[in-house]
Amino acid sequence: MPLMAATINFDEALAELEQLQHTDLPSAITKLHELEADFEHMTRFQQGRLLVFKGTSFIYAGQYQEALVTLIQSENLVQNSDYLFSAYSYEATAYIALRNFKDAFVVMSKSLGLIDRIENIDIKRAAYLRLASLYSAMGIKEEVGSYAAKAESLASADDVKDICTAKLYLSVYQLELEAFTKAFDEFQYTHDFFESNGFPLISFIALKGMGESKLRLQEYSAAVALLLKALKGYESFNFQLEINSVHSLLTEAYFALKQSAEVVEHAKFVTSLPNDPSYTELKHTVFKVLAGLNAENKQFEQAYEFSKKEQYYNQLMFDEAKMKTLAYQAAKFNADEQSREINLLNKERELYVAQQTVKEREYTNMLMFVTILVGGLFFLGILLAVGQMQKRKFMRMARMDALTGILNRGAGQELGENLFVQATARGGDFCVILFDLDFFKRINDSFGHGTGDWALKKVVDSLKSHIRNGDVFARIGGEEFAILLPYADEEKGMEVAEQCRARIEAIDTQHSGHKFVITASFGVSGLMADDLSLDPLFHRADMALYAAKANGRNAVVRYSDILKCDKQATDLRRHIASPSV
Ligand SMILES: Nc1nc2c(ncn2[C@@H]2O[C@H](COP(=O)(O)OP(=O)(O)OP(=O)(O)O)[C@@H](O)[C@H]2O)c(=O)[nH]1
Repeated sequence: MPLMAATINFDEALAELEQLQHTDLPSAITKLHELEADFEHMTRFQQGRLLVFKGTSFIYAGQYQEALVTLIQSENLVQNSDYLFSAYSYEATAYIALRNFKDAFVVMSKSLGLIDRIENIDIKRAAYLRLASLYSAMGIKEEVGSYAAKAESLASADDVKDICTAKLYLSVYQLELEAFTKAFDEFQYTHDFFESNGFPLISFIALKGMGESKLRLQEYSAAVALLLKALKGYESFNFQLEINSVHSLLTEAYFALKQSAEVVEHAKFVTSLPNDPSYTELKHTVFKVLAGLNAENKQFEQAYEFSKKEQYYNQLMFDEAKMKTLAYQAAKFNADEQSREINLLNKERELYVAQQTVKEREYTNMLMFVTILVGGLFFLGILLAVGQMQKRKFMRMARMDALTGILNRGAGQELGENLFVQATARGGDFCVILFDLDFFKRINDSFGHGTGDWALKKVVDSLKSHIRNGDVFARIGGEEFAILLPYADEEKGMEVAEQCRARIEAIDTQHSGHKFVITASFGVSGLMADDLSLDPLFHRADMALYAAKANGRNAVVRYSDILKCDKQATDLRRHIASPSV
C-alpha cells in the first residue's frame, strides 16, 4: 500500500534504507518496496537514490541485468552527487558478475574520474574501498592492495570501520598472494570489529576469508566450522553469489576431510546453478572435487565425466582470465593515455600561468615606469612652477622699490615709455609729475634715518590710494618720485599734483614718535607736439620742479609757467646750485 506522500520525509526514509542495507537486508528490501509505491511523489534526486539502492538489491539477488538497467537509469537523476560514484561502482559489480570486463573497466574508470571531485574525505575513502572491492572481484591483486592502502591512508584513528574494511581488502590481497597466515589474522581482526559493531554482512565476508585461509593452510575442520558460520550469515542476507562461493569452498574442505556425503550435498548447490559466467570458477572447483572424490571411490567413469566438465570450466576460466587481462590492459592503456593528456594539459596550463606571470610582471614594471615618469614629470612641473613663481617674484622684486613697495626708477621708466607709446599712438595726452620732499636731509639729521624711512613710506601710502589704475607711481631717487598720467593733459596733472601736495602736507607724523611737517615740491609737464618719447616730458617736469623748489617749496609748478619767464628760470638754476635751507 502506498505511504502517504505528504506525511513521509523521503530523505529520512532513504537514509534509513541505506543504513538497513548494511545491517538488515530483508527489512531494507521491504522498505524499498514501500517507498517504490511513492516513487512519483519524490524529487528527481530522491528517485535516483532509490534506484541506486534498487540496483544494489538486484545485485544481492544475482539479477545483474536488471541491476544494470536500474543503475543506468539512476545516473541522470543523481548527477553531480556522490551517488553517481555509487551507481558506477555497482554497475561495475554487475558487469563483472556478467563477465563483461570491458564495460566493467569503463564504468570503473568513470567512477575513478569522479574520486578526485569528491570533497568529503569520508566519501572519498568509501569510494577507494569500493574500487578495492571491484578490483578484488576482477582478480587484479595489485590494484586491490593499492586502493585499500589509499583508503586506509585517508582514515583517521576514529574511522575504525573503514580501517577494518581496508584491512579486509588487504587481507583478500594477502590471500591472493598466498600469505595465508597473515590473511587469516587480518580477516579475523576485521571480522571481530564488524561483528561487535553491528555490521554483520561484512563480518560474514571476513568469516569466509578466515575459512578460506584455514582451508589453504590445510586446517580443514577449522575451515569447515568458519565456512558454515559464514554460509548461515550469507543465507540470512540471501547473498546468492557468496552463498554459492561458500558451498564451493565447503566441497573442497569436506573432500579433504573425506566426508563424501557433505561434499555431494554442497556440490549439488553449485552444479545445479544455471550456466552463468559468474559461476564458472565455482563450478570448476566443484567438478574438480567431484572428479577427485569419484576417482578415490574408484568410480572412474563418473570421475572422467566430472573431469571433462572440470576441463570445460577450466577452459572457460582461462578464456575469462584472458578477457580480463585484455580488458584490464585496454583500460590501463586508456587511463595512461588520459593521464598523458592530463599531463600535457597541465604542462600547457603551467606554461599559460608562467606567461600570465610574465605579462603581469611586465604590466607591473610598466606601471612602475609610468608612475615614476608621471611622478617625475609632476615633480618637474612643480619645480618649474615653483621656479617660475620664484622668477616672477625676483623679477617683481627687481622692479620694486624695497622700502616703499612702488616701482623703482628703471621699472617706472620702462612702463612709462610703453604707456606713452600706446597713448600717443592713439592720439591721447600724457602728463608727467615729478615731486621731491622738501628739506628731507633735515628730517634724517634731526630724527634719524629710521624716521626718514618712515616718512618716505608714509608719503607713498598716503598717495597710493589716490593714484588711478593705469597711472604709474615710481620712486626715482632717494626722496624723489614720479607720477605718470597717460591720457591726461597738463591741467589734469596740475590738479593731481595739487591734491598730492595737500595730502603730503596733511600727514600726521606723531606716529613716527616725532612731530614735524612733511612737504614736497611738484613739477608738472604735459605733452607737447614734438615729443617723441618720455624724456623731454621728464626733463621739463624736472625743470618745473626746480622752479617749485626755488619758489619756496611746498608748491606745484607747471613747465609752461616757467617758459613765461626765462629769466626766472636762469635764477632758478643758480638758486638750485646753492639752496638755502
Ligand atoms: N632716510 C632716508 N634718507 C634718504 C633716503 N634716500 C635719500 N635720503 C636722504 O635724503 C636727503 C636728500 O637731501 P638733499 O638732496 O640735500 O635735499 P633736501 O634736504 O630734501 O632739500 P631739498 O630737496 O632742497 O628740499 C639726503 O640726506 C639723503 O641721505 C632714504 O632712502 N632714506
